[in-house]
Formats: sequence, structure tokens, C-alpha cells
Amino acid sequence: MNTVIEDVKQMIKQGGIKAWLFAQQKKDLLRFLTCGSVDDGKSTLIGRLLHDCCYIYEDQLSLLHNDSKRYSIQGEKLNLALLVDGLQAEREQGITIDVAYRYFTTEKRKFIIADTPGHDQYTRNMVTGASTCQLAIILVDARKGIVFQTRRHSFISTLLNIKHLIVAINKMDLIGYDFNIFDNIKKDYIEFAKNLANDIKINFVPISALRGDNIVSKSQKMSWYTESTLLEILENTNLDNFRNNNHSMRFPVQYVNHFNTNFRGYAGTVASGIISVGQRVKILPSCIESNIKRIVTFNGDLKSASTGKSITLVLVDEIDISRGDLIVDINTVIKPAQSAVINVVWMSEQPMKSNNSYYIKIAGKKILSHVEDIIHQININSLETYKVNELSLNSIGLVTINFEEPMFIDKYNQNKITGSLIFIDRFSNATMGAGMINEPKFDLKNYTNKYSNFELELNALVRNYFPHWNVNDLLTK
Ligand SMILES: Nc1nc2c(ncn2[C@@H]2O[C@H](COP(=O)(O)OP(=O)(O)OP(=O)(O)O)[C@@H](O)[C@H]2O)c(=O)[nH]1
Repeated sequence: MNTVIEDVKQMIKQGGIKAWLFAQQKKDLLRFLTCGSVDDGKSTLIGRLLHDCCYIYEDQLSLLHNDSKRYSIQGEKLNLALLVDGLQAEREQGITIDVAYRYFTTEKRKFIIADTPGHDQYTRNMVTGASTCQLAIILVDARKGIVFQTRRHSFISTLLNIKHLIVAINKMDLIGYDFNIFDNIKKDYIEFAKNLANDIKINFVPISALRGDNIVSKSQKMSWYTESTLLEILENTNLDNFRNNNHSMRFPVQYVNHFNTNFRGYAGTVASGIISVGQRVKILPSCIESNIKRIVTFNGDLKSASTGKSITLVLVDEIDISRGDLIVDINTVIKPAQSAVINVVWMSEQPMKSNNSYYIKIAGKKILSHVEDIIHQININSLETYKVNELSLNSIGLVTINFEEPMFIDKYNQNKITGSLIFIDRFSNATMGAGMINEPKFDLKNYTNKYSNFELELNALVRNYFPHWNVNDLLTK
């Protein structure tokens, strides 16, 4: 890593802008999110990181000075939170609603930050932000200590397979930079974290996002803290665990590009592994085999492409492939699952109930599914589980669902793309919840339905548009 940086420094001296661009491409990328309760200082922390890493342009800074006068509640000179609170509604209410993404870079690494809302009602935005991140900063207000949202966001982060948490105890300036308060919060969190997965790395940093203590530079006010600043931790986190190139190749087809009669390509993003020209592959569910003829990108053809790369594949043979099909290496052994046990974060005011049917979408494939059993709900405070009949808004639980047709899926901790799904309401098309596959099941009784897809669609349409006809739902047992 250091050698690359040294090389690049040398190149910038010698080569100007081209070398600089090359240097940017060579840097590692860390995606992280900030989460925690309302007003813990998430947006201020991001503003501070951007400011102290000199990632605010002069025109942005002067706009920020003006906006600070207009929107700031506490009368601070520069309200750094306004840099990321982009929506007018966010500024007026002083809270984050949407997920705001920001990019910055240091000499060592590139970063994409997701600023997610602290409010309970925006849990879905937090889940969205966390789903693509490798690290989470859990903000804690030093005056309040560990609260419900601290536990909730920590648990959701680990559920989404984030293995590195930084617990940033903020607003230390408001408690006189007191070591004992910091230490007690740290002990409380360690006690809570005993119930989280045991392979999670946790760092604790006392900070003041507003004053800039221990963010980019060491605080003069907390000489008792001798460990790394927040930025140092972000820069030095080991990213090897996050690369998914060692896993078996998965390429879900997102779009069939029939540009002209001579070109038929399958566009998508490599979900895991490496795909190469000449490779023998099979297409699921049909199991038809072919070879990769070309890997097409906007910048020209590639010989191979690895996890995360957006590409269009051209095969040697003319095969009927549709959106949602999965291309895998010929030697891959993957059994079709008829059902799965799934961790669910429910995001709808209409509760999830046993026997309900929803569309689910996994890696571009949309099919009907049926809730067989709600195994349990999780108590966020104690992380204990208990039996429920339904999952209400923002609750987290474990459920078994059956698929309308066999599905080629993975466990979420092995593949985030082919191991995650969303639940979609059959009538309104609204997203109802998010799911992470815990255990695909291959040997369960088939979910058979005596009605054809056409009959089911017709039934759904009639029930949606003519509710006064009181037609029964064919999918409800
Ligand atoms: N004194 C002090 N105030 C802070 C600190 N960090 C943030 N604040 C203030 O706390 C308030 C909330 O900060 P935000 O950054 O908007 O908090 P948030 O967590 O993004 O809030 P939501 O977007 O509603 O979830 C603002 O008035 C900040 O100026 C800090 O370290 N010290």
C-alpha cells in the first residue's frame, strides 16, 4: 500500500494530471455510514471530516456560511451539518430524512459516506444506506449514553454483515471532555455488544464533531486518549475481508441488450468472483451452457471483470436469456431452493403476517412468495427473541418464506447481491421490507399452487380495482 502511494507521489511530481488520475484509480475505496439517534451529530461529523480533509470548495464554504446564518438553531458560526442535509425539508426540520452520500479522499484512501437518518420512522433509509457499506460509525451523544437507536442501528449494521463498528462518543465538549463518562459508555456498549455476532471489530473514539476533536487531528483537550483519531481508523481498516473476488462467480442478468440484429448482450454487475473471456458458463435456471465471447464496457472490451464491475456479456451461442437469470461458472454446484429462512427488517405500516403473499425481488428476479412462518421477532434492547404472529413497522425478525418457483440464491453472508431481497406489495407495488437470506432450504415440500400465474394476476387485479366485489384472495390459505 505504502509503496503504491510513494510511487504515485513520484508520478504526480513527474506526470501532472494524468498521474493524479491514475493515483485516484489505484486507491482503495471504503464505504461507510454514520448512524445513531436523532441529533447525535452525524451530519456535523461528516461536514467536519470533509472540512478538515479540505474537501469543501471555496464556493461551497461561502454558501455554507450564508446557510448557517439562515438555518442554524444553536447559532453556531458554521453549521457543518448543512453540507450534507441536502433536502429543504431536512434543513427546515434540522433532521436527516433521505440518505445523503458524500465522497472524499485522503492520501491513503477514497471514501463514500452514507449519512442516514436517526429517526425511528426512517429505519428503511438507514437499512438502504447500510446495505452497501463495509463499516459503520455509531454516533453516541456523550450526555445521553447508549440509547435504543444505538442498539438498533448497531444490530441492523451487523445484520447487514458490517464487520467493523466505530463507536464515536460525540459532544465530549459538552461534558468537559470527561474520561469517566466516556469509559462508562464504552463499558455499557461492550456489555450490549456481547450479544452481537462475535467476529465484529469495535473501536471507541471520544470526539467533538463540532470542535473537531479526534476527527482528523488529535484533541488537545483529551490527552488521556492515546489511540487513533477517527480518520486514522478509517484509513487503516483492513479491506481484505470485504473483497468478494474469492467467492464463486455470480452474474445476475439485469438487462438484455439487443442493440441490433448483430448484437445481443447481457448487462449487469458482477455480484462475486471473476469472469473471464473464454470461460465456460451455465445459465440458471435453464442450465444451458455456453462460453463468454466478449466482456463489453463503455471504455472498451475487457479480458476479465471482478466483483462490482458493471459489464455486458456476449456469449458464443445464441441463447434465450431473460432479466433475473443467473450466469455462473460451469463447475459451480448450486441447488435450487424452494424456500428460505430470512432475516427481515419490516418497513411497512401493514404488518407482515403468516400466510401472506408478496412479490420478492432478488438480484433482478421478481417472483411471488408466501410467508410460511414467522419464527421470531428480536427485542432490540436485549437482543432476545420471542414468538409473534406478525411483524409490525420497523420490527426485525426471522421468517420462513416459500418461493413460487425454485430460486438460485446464496446466504447473505456469502453474497450480498444473490443473498438479499425486498418484499413488494402485490397490489400497490410498494416496498414492504428488506430480507437477508439466512438459510436457503432445498428439501422442503414444494410450494405448489393449483392456479396458473395468469389466474393469480387476474385475481390480484380484480381485488385491487373492484374491492366491493369481495373476491377471495387465491393465495390465502
Ligand atoms: N456542542 C456540540 N454540538 C454538536 C456536536 N456535534 C453536533 N452538535 C450539534 O448537535 C445538533 C445536531 O447535529 P446534526 O449533525 O444535525 O445531528 P444528526 O445526528 O445529523 O441529526 P439527524 O439528521 O436528525 O439524525 C446540531 O445543532 C449540531 O451543531 C458536538 O460535538 N458538540
